Amino acid sequence: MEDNILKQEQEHLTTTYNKLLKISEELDEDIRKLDSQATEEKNDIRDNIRLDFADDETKAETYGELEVWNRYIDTYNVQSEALRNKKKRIESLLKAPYFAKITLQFDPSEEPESYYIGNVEMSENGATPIVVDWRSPIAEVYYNQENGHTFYEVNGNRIDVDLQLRRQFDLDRDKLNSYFDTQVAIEDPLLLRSLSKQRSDKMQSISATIQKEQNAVIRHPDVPALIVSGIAGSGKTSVLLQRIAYLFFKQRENLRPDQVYMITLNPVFREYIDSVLPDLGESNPNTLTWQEFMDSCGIPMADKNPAATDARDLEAIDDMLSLLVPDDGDFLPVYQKDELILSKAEVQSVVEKYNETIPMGVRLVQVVATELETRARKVFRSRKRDNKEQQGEEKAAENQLENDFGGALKTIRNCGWLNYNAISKRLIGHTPSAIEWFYLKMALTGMCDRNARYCMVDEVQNYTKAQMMILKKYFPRAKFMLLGDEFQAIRPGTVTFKELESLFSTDKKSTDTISLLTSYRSSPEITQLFTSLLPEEVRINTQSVQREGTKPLIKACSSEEYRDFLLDTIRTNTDCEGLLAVVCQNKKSLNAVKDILGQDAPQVITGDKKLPKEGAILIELSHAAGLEFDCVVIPDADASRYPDDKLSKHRLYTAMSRATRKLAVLSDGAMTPLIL
Ligand SMILES: Nc1ncnc2c1ncn2[C@@H]1O[C@H](COP(=O)(O)OP(=O)(O)OP(=O)(O)O)[C@@H](O)[C@H]1O
Repeated sequence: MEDNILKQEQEHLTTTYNKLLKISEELDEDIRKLDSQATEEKNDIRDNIRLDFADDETKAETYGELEVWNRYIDTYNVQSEALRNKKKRIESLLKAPYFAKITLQFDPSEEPESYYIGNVEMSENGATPIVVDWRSPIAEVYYNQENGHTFYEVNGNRIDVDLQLRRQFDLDRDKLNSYFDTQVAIEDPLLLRSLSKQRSDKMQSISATIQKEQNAVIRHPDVPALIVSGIAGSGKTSVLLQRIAYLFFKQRENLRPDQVYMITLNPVFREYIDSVLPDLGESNPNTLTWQEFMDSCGIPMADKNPAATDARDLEAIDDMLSLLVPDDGDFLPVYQKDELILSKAEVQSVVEKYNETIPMGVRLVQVVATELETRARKVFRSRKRDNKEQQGEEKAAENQLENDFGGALKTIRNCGWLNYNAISKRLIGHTPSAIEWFYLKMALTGMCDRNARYCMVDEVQNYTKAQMMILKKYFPRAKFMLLGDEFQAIRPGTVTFKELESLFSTDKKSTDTISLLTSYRSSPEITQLFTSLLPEEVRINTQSVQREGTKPLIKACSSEEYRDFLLDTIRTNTDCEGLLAVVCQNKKSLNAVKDILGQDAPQVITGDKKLPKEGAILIELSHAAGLEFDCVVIPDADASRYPDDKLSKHRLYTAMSRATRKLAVLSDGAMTPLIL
């Protein structure tokens, strides 16, 4: 019986694979035809087009011809991109046509129907589905992991079905290795297989093995802010990337990658995750570190250190700005190169005029900017007349002004006549940090990005409240997704989840929070060790689904034996497959380890370096956050570096939870009291 099913499924796979191959060949042919037709027409147009600008009539004709030519190129580009996208999808399906099958009975009087679920959808003759996309509504019943009567929703309409079969496949191209029929949610054989595979240097997509609670995050309806709080290795980053792919699929007509922002901890982490979305057939969104985000907003200060800002100062800006009475130090004169166009006093007088009825803030600044521009134009015109330059038609003259006085106009429009430093000082009593400066600028000028539809922040526990206030203000229309683990907050003064909830709740809607408590990364032995640092009430609900591994090594070395023991631990464990990371608490500790090991020290990975596939690396904890390694060595777990306090607990928990299969915790002298 079993063999019979295997045979039937193999036949289905062979047929599907052949259909995909045929579509792929047809696509190659279509692409070839389109390209050669485009080349032919291009040559034809090039030979026949006359670039004649002799007089107005021929000029108009030439522009007309060029317009037709441009339209033709646009149409070609659209067709070519559609074909090439389809080709990419086919190529991904040829590697693994699908990973699951569901058999559904919609109506007891009808025959059950089977659907094969894969990474992307593909249909035959543009109609009959060969493979159903994992993000399509019907695939939801696969992820709900419950056989029998269930339902899914299409455009808000509930469709009741009887899920008669939920079958998973382990396959490679057209070869079926095995299949599993899963009746209950407790065990997911495909997940266990996937977890037992060698980890790779890049994060992989998890479409085939998304678990029920993860699916709830991925398909969560849009809300102003969704907070995902999960223990180390519970799949937060994986779920984040799958959700982005899901959103692109669901809103494929109107959501573009440039409308989605992902704020990431550091460039090593960005490298680590950057192939997941392309593998799912989607583009990466705007992925920026905090520093890059601030640079892209044109924040002039070199020091953008978020630790320098207290959120209470930003709250003070919000509370006190509208009450601010203009002072002559609050404004700057407007210059065109070295020429004074509007004096500081004139700027101030305009502000004061409107401030009688409008409080200090965006509306006032906009009204003032408009009047300053009108006044500046008057000055430009008088200067032009003084210069006795020829006056053309009104429009041409205005264009000329824009050209000649562009610098001053830009200063006015960008509100460069506001002295943010001085205003900050008056509001909060000190020279502003980069974050305070930016926040004040947004509060005064309304500067923001209204185009952004989503803003995702991974490892949110490592940002300050002030940073989150900046993001919230800068992306006023975006839906937020904030993922993190409070117990991995490795920097002092970072935002708590309670603060996030109150910051992102509005009068109309509070935030939604989802918890993930299963670790998919680390072996049960490692999970047990790092979860021993969690408060009892959290720890009892956590679990690991990985297979049994080896017990972590915990060793307090004497100073004499420390070097040899550390080196030996690194060497023995580097011999096994995969990547070993020596995770040091901070730069100082990393340098100390580097010095002790001398020539034998592994290569150091810093912000802009790619992770190697295998071997050993030395890395600071702040750069290792979010990453994972086959083996982790913590070389500095002594009592002085990891005393019994909250921050040290978080740091040790974060460092230990980077390990998937092996963990060694070493100290030079007495071991940290955090490990009993
Ligand atoms: N449903 C799943 N199927 C297969 N693998 C999974 C699944 N969920 C998570 N994983 C794997 O578990 C590991 C941890 O996932 P991920 O890095 O997304 O967790 P995280 O919660 O972001 O971790 P951390 O907070 O510690 O950085 C990854 O290797 C990921 O591929």
